[in-house]
Amino acid sequence: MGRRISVRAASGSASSGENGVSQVTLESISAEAPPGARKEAVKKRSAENIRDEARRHGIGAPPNTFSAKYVPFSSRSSSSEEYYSLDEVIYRSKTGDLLDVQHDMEALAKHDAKYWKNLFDSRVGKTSWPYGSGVWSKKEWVLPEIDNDDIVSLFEGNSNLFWAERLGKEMLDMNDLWVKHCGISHTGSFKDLGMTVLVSQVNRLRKMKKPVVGVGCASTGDTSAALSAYCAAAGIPAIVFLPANRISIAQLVQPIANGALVLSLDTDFDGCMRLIREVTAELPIYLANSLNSLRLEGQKTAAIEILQQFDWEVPDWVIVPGGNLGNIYAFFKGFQMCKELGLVDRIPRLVCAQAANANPLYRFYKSGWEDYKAIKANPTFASAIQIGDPVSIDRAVYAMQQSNGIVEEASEEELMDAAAQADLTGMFTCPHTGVALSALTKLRRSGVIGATDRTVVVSTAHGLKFTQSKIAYHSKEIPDLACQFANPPLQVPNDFGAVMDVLRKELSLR
Ligand SMILES: Cc1ncc(COP(=O)(O)O)c(C=O)c1O
Ligand SMILES: N[C@@H](CCOP(=O)(O)O)C(=O)O
Repeated sequence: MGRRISVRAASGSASSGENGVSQVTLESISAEAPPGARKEAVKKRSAENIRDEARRHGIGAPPNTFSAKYVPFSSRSSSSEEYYSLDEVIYRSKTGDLLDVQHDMEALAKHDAKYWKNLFDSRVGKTSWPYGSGVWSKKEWVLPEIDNDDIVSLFEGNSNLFWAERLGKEMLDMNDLWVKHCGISHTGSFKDLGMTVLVSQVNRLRKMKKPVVGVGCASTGDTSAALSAYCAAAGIPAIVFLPANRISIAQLVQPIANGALVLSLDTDFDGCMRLIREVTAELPIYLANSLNSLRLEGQKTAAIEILQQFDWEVPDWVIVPGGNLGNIYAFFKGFQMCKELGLVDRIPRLVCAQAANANPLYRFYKSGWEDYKAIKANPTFASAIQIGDPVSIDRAVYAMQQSNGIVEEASEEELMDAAAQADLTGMFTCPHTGVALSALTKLRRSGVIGATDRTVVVSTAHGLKFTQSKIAYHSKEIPDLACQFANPPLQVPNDFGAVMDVLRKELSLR
């Protein structure tokens, strides 16, 4: 028997299971097969792209039995009288409450935990449309009714869950520390996970001839990058409101390069957020911030992915940096859905980590959830979470209370040192990840997080978006910060002797 190779190609004999992965590898062609047969298979494959292939698999497939709708956030666990189709353009309930996407859990529960685990596992590492995406591999739990053809995906998700061996062992006396690298992603942050869902739904609405001329957001730099990229991929206009001089150059150039309409406004993020809400109430521009609960449906898949990566074992702690506070709720929702559908029997304790300069949730938590006030956020190196009036405050409080959660804060020095220390173990972390790592350090030192607790720190953006602050740190140019882990380059003359002297000194050689 010759070596057998599989070719994912068009063929009348192809069939698809309901997992969307070609169950039959179409033709398995012996390597010794006549060259003509192999050539023919390759020709068929190149004639059909993965969207076409998914379309063909859809013909005759069993109808979708899952559904989801918007309900007011405060009545998400009950059967609310007030609900809206996901095809409506709506962001708040009649009384001004946030909305939540409520899935038909009864329909999902018709399949047991094993079915869902096998289905999700079967889709990892594939290129079949749209399941090759870490978000759409969980489509039935995300946006079950959307046509695969309307999906706008850059195959986001499936991010690395990194065992932080040295950081854990040498710096924190822990042996089970993990970093979920959500920032190693198409636009360099976790926002891609939510944006694929939101822009896909907009694509669907536009195909339904709903009046949506473009999609807009206020941003501290990451939402705008993700929105612009997904809109550019779909050919949909993107409009982004950015606080002037408050985001990194790398973040600013992303929407510019992707052709978005960029408005640099002389205000902070909270000011931009107020403006975009007013504008989207007046113009047919769809709101892409996490006030829109569709975003969180994509973001929650990172939580499901963590469980999947641990072979459905639940970590003890998950630490998430918080700003507008949508993501902490998204994590809660992902874990909670897995529990409700029996894939796991508990959820992890969540820690929301804020910069001390922008800490409204931390203050609320410290008041025993008695006294909430939006604040004016001060500048922080964790610029993407410089937010004083978070839209998802109610969602975050619920997530913290339901998960026996903790809110921590980090000073500028603490967050920059924590990021620099992690980098010394091979990562390249953003300042927001520094906030989360600093919260971990505090909880570890106080013994709240134990030496053997399985702990996941969520890294929300790529460090390469924040090189300005790293350069300032390593140049020791930051007033009032000792920058204790700075590693500035040494200036050495172009001279063999001088180079040898430096090496001997630095490497402690004779
Ligand atoms: C890099 C980064 N980390 C963390 C956050 C916080 O996420 P959330 O606003 O959902 O709390 C944001 C955005 O706010 C961000 O851009
Ligand atoms: N960090 C965010 C702030 C806005 O958050 P969103 O999740 O509500 O869009 C950004 O990058 O803009």
